Amino acid sequence: MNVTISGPKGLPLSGNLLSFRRDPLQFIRSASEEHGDVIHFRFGPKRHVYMLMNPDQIKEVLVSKQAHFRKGKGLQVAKAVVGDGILTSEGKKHLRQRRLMQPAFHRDRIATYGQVMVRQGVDLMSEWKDGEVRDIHHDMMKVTLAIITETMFGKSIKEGADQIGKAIDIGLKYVANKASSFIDIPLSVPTKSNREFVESNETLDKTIFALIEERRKNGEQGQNDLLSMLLAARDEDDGEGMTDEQVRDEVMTIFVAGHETTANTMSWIFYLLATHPEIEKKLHDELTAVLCDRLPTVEDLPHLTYTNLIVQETLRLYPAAWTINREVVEEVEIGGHTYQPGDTLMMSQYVMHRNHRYYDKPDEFIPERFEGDLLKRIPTFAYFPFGGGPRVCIGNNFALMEAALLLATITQRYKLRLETPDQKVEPEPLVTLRPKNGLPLRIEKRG
Ligand code: HEM
Repeated sequence: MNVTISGPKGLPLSGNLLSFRRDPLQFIRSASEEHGDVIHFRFGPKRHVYMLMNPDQIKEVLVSKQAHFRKGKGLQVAKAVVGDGILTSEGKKHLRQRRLMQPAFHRDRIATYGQVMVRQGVDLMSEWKDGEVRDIHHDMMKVTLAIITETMFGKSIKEGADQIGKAIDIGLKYVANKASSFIDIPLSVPTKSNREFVESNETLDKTIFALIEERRKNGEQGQNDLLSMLLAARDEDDGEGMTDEQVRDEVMTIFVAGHETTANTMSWIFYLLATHPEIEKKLHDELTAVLCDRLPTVEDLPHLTYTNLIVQETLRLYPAAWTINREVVEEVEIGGHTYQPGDTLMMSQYVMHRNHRYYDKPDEFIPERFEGDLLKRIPTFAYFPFGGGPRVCIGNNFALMEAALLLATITQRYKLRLETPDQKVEPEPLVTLRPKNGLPLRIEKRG
């Protein structure tokens, strides 16, 4: 049986591609308001994309029928940067890598990183001057990179962090261009961007392999960082660990997956607080009541309930991962429609999280909405900032802890204000959902 699926009208050859490219968020949102549970787009003459708006169907794709799919095109291209790590690998290989890496991300393990997160937040603020305007998005990228570098390698390797940051930037630009380009120019062709990418990748490999070699030589004992855990991980079936190349791919994966996503979330939090003084005031009251003047710790997190609600609500309105895409590899039936190999299924957190069916006043910033039993009343995949199923974000606890600790640390000392009252801040949906053109905010020291 095949149900009827509709979608916005497109042009003869390019289909809906140009409208989508012009303003992806607006395009998918208005399509979701005009069509049913499944919306059909055509990108170019042959590529069929179906956006799922029914949480139960999303559950089938990500959980019960996940074996019929592989990751979408964008992530396949990302292999140029992150190799065949946990984010991009498929099937048995993914399962093995996931098993090997899971313990390193256990809630108790990552609790030890709380101190690093707070200290890096304090370090960042040591550069801030009362009254100045700063690009807060740039600052958030810097601090999350410093945090992931230190939790990965144990010590603050300042030069290494800058180098890795630059290489990731070049790599992600290369991936974004390649994913959206019609012509596939192989890396062996020495164009300017190919050369820049190859060179930065080589420098990066040298840095990471040197760190792996040093650690293998000196032993992992006594080190409490992610790198030691990756090196020490053994598969329970065959007792084997990871090769240096696998460790390199996983290190890069964690840098890429765990850096910009959290930075974006922090930027959106500060933007929302700057535009909602009454919510900021409630946050200040909580920080005073729980912390007085001292810095937060992991042990404070269960008591920082409003802080956590702000993080949760920000991930609803501005989910750093704004869509999850899957490509069908084996014919599959979902919701009465049979999808064919090569079809793309798109599941957008951005659109779902602003759906009237599940959220009152969906475009408003109301952290209190998560206070009661909202998450029990709505279907699981009506709120899924970290995805779901066997490929759910492995760093979700890490990210939630980092966001809450950075928020508490920074808000205790500074208020962040719009530069001008009519300042426009728009989301830009690239690989992740970031503020377009950065986030200039005026910083004011709290009395
Ligand atoms: C607010 C911050 C974050 C958000 C919104 C986020 C979101 C996501 C989402 C939606 C996925 C699933 C993608 C898919 O199914 O196609 C994912 C996967 C992943 N994330 Fe995150 N993430 C965040 C932070 C982090 C951090 C801090 C780390 C590591 C320290 C991390 C590491 C990963 C990895 C390794 C995967 C791949 C898991 C797998 O395929 O088994 N993420 N993330």
